[in-house]
Amino acid sequence: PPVSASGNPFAGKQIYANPYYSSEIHTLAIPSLPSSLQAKASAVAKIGTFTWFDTAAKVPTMDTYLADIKAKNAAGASPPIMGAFVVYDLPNRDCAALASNGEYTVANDGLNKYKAYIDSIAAIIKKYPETTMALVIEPDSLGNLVTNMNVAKCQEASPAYIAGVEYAAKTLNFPNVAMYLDAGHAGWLGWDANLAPAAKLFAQIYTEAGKPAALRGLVTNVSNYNGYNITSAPSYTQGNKNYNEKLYINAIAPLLQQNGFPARFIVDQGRSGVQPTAQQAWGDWCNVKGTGFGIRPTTDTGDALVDSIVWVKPGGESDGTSNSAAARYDAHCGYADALTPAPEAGTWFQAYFEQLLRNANPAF
Ligand SMILES: O=[N+]([O-])c1ccc(O[C@@H]2O[C@H](CO)[C@@H](O[C@@H]3O[C@H](CO)[C@@H](O[C@@H]4O[C@H](CO)[C@@H](O)[C@H](O)[C@H]4O)[C@H](O)[C@H]3O)[C@H](O)[C@H]2O)cc1
Ligand SMILES: [Mg+2]
Repeated sequence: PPVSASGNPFAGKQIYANPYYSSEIHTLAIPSLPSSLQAKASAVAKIGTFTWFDTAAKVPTMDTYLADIKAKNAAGASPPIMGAFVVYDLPNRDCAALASNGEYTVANDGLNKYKAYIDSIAAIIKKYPETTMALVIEPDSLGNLVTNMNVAKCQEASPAYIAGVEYAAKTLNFPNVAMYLDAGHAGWLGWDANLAPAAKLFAQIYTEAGKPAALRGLVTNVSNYNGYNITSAPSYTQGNKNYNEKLYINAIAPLLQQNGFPARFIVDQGRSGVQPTAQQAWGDWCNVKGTGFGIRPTTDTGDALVDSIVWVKPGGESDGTSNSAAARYDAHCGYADALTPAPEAGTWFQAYFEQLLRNANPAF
């Protein structure tokens, strides 16, 4: 029967263990791990993580995954399994950085191509009205419109980001879907100077998209390393009272409410088990040394605003290449606190996976 994701969509569910990530671990990671880490690695492969559709060509796999989830649930999976996907293909993607630039550009009819990408996702979702799913909408997009309008590519991207995200929010507004817009993290939009402009932008999107029932709220800390509720402020957070994600969420939520957006939140903790002393500046985002797998996905968040802890960025997939001759080379990936040599964004980075495994907190 069709399900409604109203209320906390994660309550009473388990998150689908992304088979692609599991196969990376079993075929790429485990064979070259010391035996002491192999069991831990196969435990990671069972954890529910989000599947990223970072190209239009990957969208058909959503059909395969949803069919698998439907079959497992029909066979009595308990708790029932829900899907978890990342929509990530805006034109001029990752406009303030170079490492994760995508296939579409504003100059090359990117907004229309993006709308076709969204339509292809909607067509697949329509086939599975009985399956609940969470969708993370466009990491790093709106955050860049708050803090990087001085970057030409972001300036050019701004109208397309807003139109694209609003199109996604309207077109993917199904009863069995819960969408969470990317809201950067405590070290990005959590600064006093950024909170109000960020809240205003998110509420603008929500309102202009017609307050879609499926637009549940915001996701924070995607592909970053901040603690959820750590009690001591890492040195690099100096000057920002919101030194963890729970503080950031509780600072921005009232501003969103005031602007007419009753947002709920999910928080990425996939790489947040350790706030590394190696991290030299809060703005360092690429393959940061010393990090570890963090709090496992759970709805036991200790905060009514937070639906679930989640793992969105799959730990072990690179943030960006350290090859300075590469087209998508971003200097952040060559910093002293970045683990090198690193492969292209999204491809398997074995040394990083091993680092996350060794530093996992809670430990495997
Ligand atoms: O003392 N003060 O009062 C004060 C006030 C304001 C200050 O300025 C703030 O400083 C912050 C810290 O540098 C900046 O935050 C960084 O912004 C970058 C984008 O520009 C983000 O990069 C993205 O990260 C993603 C993964 O998270 C990648 O996937 C993506 O590819 C990558 O592009 C960093 O995370 C994020 O940490 C803020 O903009 C800036 O406004 C500073 C001090
Ligand atoms: Mg990135």
